[in-house]
This record gives sequence, structure tokens and C-alpha cells, in this order.
Amino acid sequence: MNVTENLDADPVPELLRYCQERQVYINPKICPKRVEGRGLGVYATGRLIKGERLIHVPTATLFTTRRVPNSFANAHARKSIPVHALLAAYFAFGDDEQHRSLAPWMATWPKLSDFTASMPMTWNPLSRTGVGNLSSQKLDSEAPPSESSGFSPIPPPLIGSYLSFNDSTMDGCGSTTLVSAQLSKFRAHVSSLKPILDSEVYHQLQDPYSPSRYRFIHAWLCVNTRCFSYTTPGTKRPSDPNEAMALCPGMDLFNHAATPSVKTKYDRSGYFTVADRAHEVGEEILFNYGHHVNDVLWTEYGFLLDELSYDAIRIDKLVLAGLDEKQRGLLEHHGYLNDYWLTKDGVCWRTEVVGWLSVLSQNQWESMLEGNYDPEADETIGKHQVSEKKILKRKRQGLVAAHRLICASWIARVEKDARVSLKGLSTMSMAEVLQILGDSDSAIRNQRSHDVHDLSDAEVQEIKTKEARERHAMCVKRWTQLLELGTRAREATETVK
Ligand SMILES: C[S@@+](CC[C@H](N)C(=O)[O-])C[C@H]1O[C@@H](n2cnc3c(N)ncnc32)[C@H](O)[C@@H]1O
Repeated sequence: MNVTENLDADPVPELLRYCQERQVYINPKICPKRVEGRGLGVYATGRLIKGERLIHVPTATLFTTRRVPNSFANAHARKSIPVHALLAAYFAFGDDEQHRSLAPWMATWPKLSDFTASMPMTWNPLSRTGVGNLSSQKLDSEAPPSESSGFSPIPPPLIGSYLSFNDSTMDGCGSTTLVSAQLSKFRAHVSSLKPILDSEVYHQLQDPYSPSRYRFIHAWLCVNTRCFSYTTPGTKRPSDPNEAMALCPGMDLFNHAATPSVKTKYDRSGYFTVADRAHEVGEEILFNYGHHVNDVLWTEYGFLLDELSYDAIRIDKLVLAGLDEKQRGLLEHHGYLNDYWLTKDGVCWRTEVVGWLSVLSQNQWESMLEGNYDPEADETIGKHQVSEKKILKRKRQGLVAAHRLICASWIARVEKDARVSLKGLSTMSMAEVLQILGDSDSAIRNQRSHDVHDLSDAEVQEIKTKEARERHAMCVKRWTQLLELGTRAREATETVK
């Protein structure tokens, strides 16, 4: 992917020329612009009205696997290689001559260093484990020992059990968590490429720190963060949505917001976007990549939204930790096992159901699920049964309070973990930040071997330090959000009383 020769040049004019030559319509009142912390984005340069067409990418300009030449992957190989893997392999290892025509478009893509700074799947594996004794030496002496025994740089929903890092039940990189699922997919994609890659290149891809592996990671993440859902009109939609994918030059410059300002569609003529509301001059025009919570945005796209209104965290293992086999079996039987979420408004209904399981009898709990019993509502009791009514009321209040305490304990755990981790992160020395969040010197040289040769030792140290600091800042940002989420959830739950 030798398209980044002149890294500092503004790639936008060349991209616009590239799009124009390929009949991409771009509304003259919009233009891509680079903004710190967001890369390129698309902004209104004139007032836009609702319904105005902003961009149209003709079908012939979309980049699908049909554009990958047979000389790179024959029909037989294509059948077994996932679309994502094939596109990435072509961008990474395809013929440079063929790539030359794509260069103005590819020059607008992020650099590998943009990904390695922000995407946990590329980070030192140490960052995905809890930091134990290391931090206990650094934390304030006033902190109680149980609070200072360790912390997790990357929050648990991304990397493993929700349970705290120092719990014996922590499952490290469990298979169902976001980063480990992404790494499994990546490894499967690498394996799928054996039939089409030169054996030497394929061999190099097995080495996590080889230049070829980094070249492929770069292309793979470009595809991951820039692809659109697409099925050729008139053909059957594949059962796996990941197989219905196209890249849309020009349209891949829009950034994401939880509440987008455009609508995007495709038909036989291609992919197009219209304004879903008016935009003033200078306003950023925003897509929605899907209803993703921040942990998914971080894992898949390398950024975090500031606004927590649409955020939530998955707390399955935290919620299930205190339950025995029988209780888990009951949850499974009734369709309530897993998928527990915490938002700024408190725990979700599924999580509350688990809380009731520990408080009610099995009969009461099952009646509640059937809608025949509401543990929080008044019982209907005859006029003359006053004392019985009082007893029941007290009992009911006890149950409700016990249930609140259970739900509150899960929220408190998130708050506590966030406090401990933020404290741990804030007291790491630079040497520790480099050890846990930094890459090795050789990894840094190999990451850049396609763009820059002969980095001096000082340059390597500078890059390593900058990158480790950026990673550290992302961890701090996410843990700060989790602390706020936990605090707001607790406050919301307390006011319901
Ligand atoms: C489809 S690209 C959008 C264009 C991209 N900004 C660029 O420079 O090429 C998706 C990437 O844009 C960035 N991005 C999108 N929305 C963002 C946002 N709201 N805040 C920060 N970065 C964002 C992330 O790096 C993401 O992986």
C-alpha cells in the first residue's frame, strides 16, 4: 500500500478529482476537512436544506470484491475467503501498478499509526490484563489495601470478565468479549488467505510483529472502519451480513454521531446520501454507523463519543457472579441468561429480573415473569384485613429494598472499579505506561517500515512515548466515562425510591 509517500500533503483536492473522474456527485456546498481528533470529516460550506442530495457514488465506482482481479484471487479461492479478508489482502498485497489508480482515494485513509494509537486490538497484550502489584506500589499509602491491589487499563467490557482484575474468576481474554472476538475474526481471516498469498508472505503474516502483518492489519482496519453494507441489487442478500460489503470512495469520509444528520440508501444506480435536516455553514454532516455503545465504537472504530445518553456497558459476569447453577439454569430456561446492561439510568429490565431471582421465591419470580405478580405494587387486600395488610406491606417493602440493594451493588462495583482504575492509571510512572501500553522498539520499526526507513533510536523512543500516552489517555477517558455512568446510574436509582 505505497500510497502514503507524501504524508503531509492535503489529499482532499486529489480525492475530489478522483471522484469527479468517476462520476461521483458531490454537492458543491459540502467539503471534506481535517479536524484534530476526528481525522477527515465532511462539512457544509453552504446552507443545506432537508432532503438535499449530498453525495452519490455510482455502482461502477463502488469497490466490491468484483474489482479484485482474478490474477489475485481465482473464483475457487473467492468462495472460501471472507469479503473483508479478501478486500484487505488486495489492498495490502495487490499489484502496486493496479493500486496506482486507487492512490488518490487510498491517500485519504488513516495511517497505521492512527489505528495503533486508538484501537486496542493492536495494543501490547499486557494492556489487556489487570495490572496487579505494579500499581499497589504506586497508589497512596492511605488507600486501603483491598482498593490498591490492582487495576485494569482497558475496562473489562472490552477485554474479559466484568469482574475485577484481581478476582480469581477473571477469564482474561474470554472468547465472547469485544477485543478477543475481533482478534479471533482477524486470525481466521489471516488463515483464510493461505490459498492466495505467496507462501513467504503468508508465513510472515503468522508473526504478530512482522512488517507484512502490520501491512495487513492496516488494510484490514481500513476496510473494517470504512465499509458499507451492500448487496448487488437483484442478487440474494448473504446470510452473514459481513459478506455484504462495499467501499464507497468519497462517502467514507463522514464521521459518526448517535443522532445522524443524513439518510443513506442504495439502489441500482449506486449509493447516495441526503440531508435529513438543514445544515448551517461550517456544520459537520454526520452519519450513523449503527446503534453502537461506546465500547463497540472504541473496539471497531477507535473512538469514543463524549455524550453518554446512548452509552451502556455490558455487565453479564458481574451480575451472574453470585448465582448458583440452579439459578443460572432458571434464567436460561426463561430466556433471561446474559445480556445485562447498565446505562446512566440504572440497570436494564433483564438485570432487574436477575436481582428479583435472589429475593423472591421461585413461584413468585415465575409469576412475576408471567405478569401475574408485581413485587413493587400494592396487594389487593380486603378492607377489614388491616393488620394483614400491614404485614404484607412491610414484607413487600423488605423485598423491594433487598432488590434495590442487589442492583445497587452492581452499580457500586462499576463505580469502585472506575475509581480504582483511574487512580491506578494516574499514578503510573512513564516507565510503567511504556511497559504496559507501549510497543517494543522492533514493533515500532516494523509498523513504519513501509513509510519510513532507518528510524533513529531517539525517533523510536519519541514515537513509542507519544503512542503510549495516547493509549493511556483513551483508557483514562473511558474509565472516566464509566465512573460518570455509574454515578449517574446510582443517582437515578436513588431518586426512584
Ligand atoms: C468512515 S471513517 C470516517 C472518516 C475518517 N474520519 C477519516 O479521516 O478518514 C471512520 C473513522 O472516522 C473516525 N471517526 C468517526 N466518527 C468519529 C467521531 N464522532 N469522533 C472521532 N472520530 C470519529 C474514526 O477514526 C473512525 O474509525
